Amino acid sequence: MRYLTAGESHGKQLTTIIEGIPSNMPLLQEDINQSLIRRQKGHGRGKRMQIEKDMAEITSGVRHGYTLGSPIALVIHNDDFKHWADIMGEHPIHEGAERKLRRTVSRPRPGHADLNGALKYGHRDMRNVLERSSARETAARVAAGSVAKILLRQLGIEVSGYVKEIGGIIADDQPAFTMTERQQVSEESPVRTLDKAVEQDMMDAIDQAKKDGDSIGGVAEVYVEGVPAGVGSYAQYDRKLDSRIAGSVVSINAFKGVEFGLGFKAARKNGSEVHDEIAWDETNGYYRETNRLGGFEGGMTTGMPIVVKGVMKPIPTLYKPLKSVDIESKESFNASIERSDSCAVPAASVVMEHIVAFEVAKAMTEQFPSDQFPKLKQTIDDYREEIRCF
Ligand SMILES: Cc1cc2nc3c(=O)[nH]c(=O)nc-3n(C[C@H](O)[C@H](O)[C@H](O)COP(=O)(O)O)c2cc1C
Ligand SMILES: C=C(O[C@@H]1CC(C(=O)O)=C[C@@H](OP(=O)(O)O)[C@H]1O)C(=O)O
Repeated sequence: MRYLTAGESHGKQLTTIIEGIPSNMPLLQEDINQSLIRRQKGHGRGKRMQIEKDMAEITSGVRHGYTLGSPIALVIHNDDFKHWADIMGEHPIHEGAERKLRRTVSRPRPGHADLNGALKYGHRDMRNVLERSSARETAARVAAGSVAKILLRQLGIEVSGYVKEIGGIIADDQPAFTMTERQQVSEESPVRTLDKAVEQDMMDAIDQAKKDGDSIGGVAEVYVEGVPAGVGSYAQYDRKLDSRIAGSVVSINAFKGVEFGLGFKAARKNGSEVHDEIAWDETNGYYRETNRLGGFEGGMTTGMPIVVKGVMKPIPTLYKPLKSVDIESKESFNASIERSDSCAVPAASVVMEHIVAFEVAKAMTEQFPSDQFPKLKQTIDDYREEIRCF
């Protein structure tokens, strides 16, 4: 399984092409749209989210609600395009064109891709960089991930993403949540806490940052339940599933780090406090009483839930100006902006959920290859039984 995305933030549309989804799998546009709606929610987003109403259109690869086994193409239209049509136009700008069209972006924002992208691609107009480096692209990635989630759900695997921390305020850390509770939590609210006061504190922190012209980051967590033991491989570095997940999490805009299970806390503990003892019973086969390692040993799943956290830095575009240099005049100036999110951790937790889902689905379809979904399901059911009796 793989996917590619295309599209500029203020261009006409985002396009996603997914390859490798087996045939005869039920897939409805409405299920993809549920995920897109969730990504748009969350306190702290700027005015852009009031303009967009993200909806995916399946343009290829599905007939009568079932996948064909051919590439699946999804399109999401940018409602904001109507305000940018001239600026985003595909025709060259001629002498005498309106000033608005000729105005280029020459002032790079610290923390965004502007300057490095301009240097790399030789763009003197940094709009050519910011249009594609924008996290608008994560809508296309959520669309791809939602197809992966639909595949996984039918194999008995559930993926749930939620906010763990915003601006230093930490959500409920109880490991006792059942999957049903986790799902309810991430569907009703992006914050993993049953304590509404904590959620309110987070929203207050976001409002305060916005008032101060600043931005805040946080931590998102993804929980995957139902993956059998032994998915991924120790045999080659690029087949380790934890490494693939880590790479894909850091590929999300503004994500700077990843932890599995205890994560960085493991550095301050003894081995006896970190490793999960192995147990066995007739009904379940091998299992662990604890899940400190977050579901991975040797690049393979242990059969325990995958628990992965990602840290998001604060949004780089700030109302409070930071010093930068104009690439035309070379003069120092204070970078400030017209609109931006002040915190996007809730939206990013939904993005992370879908990105992790894609990596897990990719590993499952690689390990149990089948062109037809019912056969894939049968092979995985057989494998579950085989390891239960091992
Ligand atoms: C859901 C989401 C929304 C974001 N919104 C903004 C935004 O409004 N303004 C901004 O400057 N950066 C925003 N970012 C972060 C930038 O896209 C990101 O910092 C930039 O692409 C540079 O990449 P890097 O931070 O990974 O180095 C957002 C990120 C995510 C995941
Ligand atoms: C459009 C989305 O996020 C955008 C990500 C983003 C950035 O610089 O990453 C900047 C903002 O865009 P704009 O400059 O149009 O206000 C966000 O709104 C989205 O999440 O769909």
